[in-house]
Amino acid sequence: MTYGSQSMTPALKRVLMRRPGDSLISAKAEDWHYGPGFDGAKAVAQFGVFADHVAASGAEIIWLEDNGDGLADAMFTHDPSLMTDKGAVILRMGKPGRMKEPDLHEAAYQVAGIPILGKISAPGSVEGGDCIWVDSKTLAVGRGVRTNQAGIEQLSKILAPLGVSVLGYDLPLGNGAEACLHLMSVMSPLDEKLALVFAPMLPVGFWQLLKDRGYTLVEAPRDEFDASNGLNLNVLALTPGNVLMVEGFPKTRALMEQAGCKVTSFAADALCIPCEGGPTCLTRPVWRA
Ligand SMILES: NC(=O)NCCC[C@H](N)C(=O)O
Repeated sequence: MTYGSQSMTPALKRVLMRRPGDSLISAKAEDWHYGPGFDGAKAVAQFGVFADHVAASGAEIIWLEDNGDGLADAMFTHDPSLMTDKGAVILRMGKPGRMKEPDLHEAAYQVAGIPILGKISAPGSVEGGDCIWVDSKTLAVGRGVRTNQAGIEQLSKILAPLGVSVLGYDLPLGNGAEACLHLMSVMSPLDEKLALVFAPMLPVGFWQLLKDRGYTLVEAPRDEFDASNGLNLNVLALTPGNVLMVEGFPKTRALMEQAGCKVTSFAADALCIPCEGGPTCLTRPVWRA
């Protein structure tokens, strides 16, 4: 099976996703830090529409099924593993309720015949949402509640033979240790060297790196960032400049359109906003080309 992805906007050809089911429907919001508006059954229906958009783009979906293992957050497949051109890295979660998820990814890659390049082990933790390919040889990693320095050092060693530099940047605490704040919470790549950002929460060094590397930054407005629990910013590139976002944030949408993007939106008031994860988080790209 073809795999490989060291950049975040070439066409999404193959992607690992988990269809939510009983585990999400029976999840207690307080156990998972899900906010107001969480409705498991509605979230499952909204996921179906989201998955139809991904499939319609031509991407092949490798499915993980929710067989009632209780892992409600496992639908956010972006986080438990990372893909490179030489194979997958199995990560280690910073959120205690998500610790079992990397095993699901490892098993799926074994079935698919995709090599495992390495694994993050205790005391290290790295979540995929904290990892951004700035270019194919530069991985920016947010250091925060979910990803720690030990994890960044392990990842750096695993990726060094590929000629990849791993650069760590401190994240703000945001809404506290229980809330989800990844590096991808403040930046989404849209096209080659074009990204949507929430500038006030960008690590300064990361912002400087993006500028130095010639990125154009589309700045999302604060009111929609606040109203969406940050999910206006979580935008998935299906092909370069052809992006999928959560509906209801017209200013953010218009800014991306002005920057030349084709934008599609889907309803996610029960799925993404209360569960703190958007279209990028619901997908683990396995092959982009
Ligand atoms: N990459 C992401 O930003 N993933 C979102 C994960 C949301 C999930 N409820 C979590 O707290 O881990």
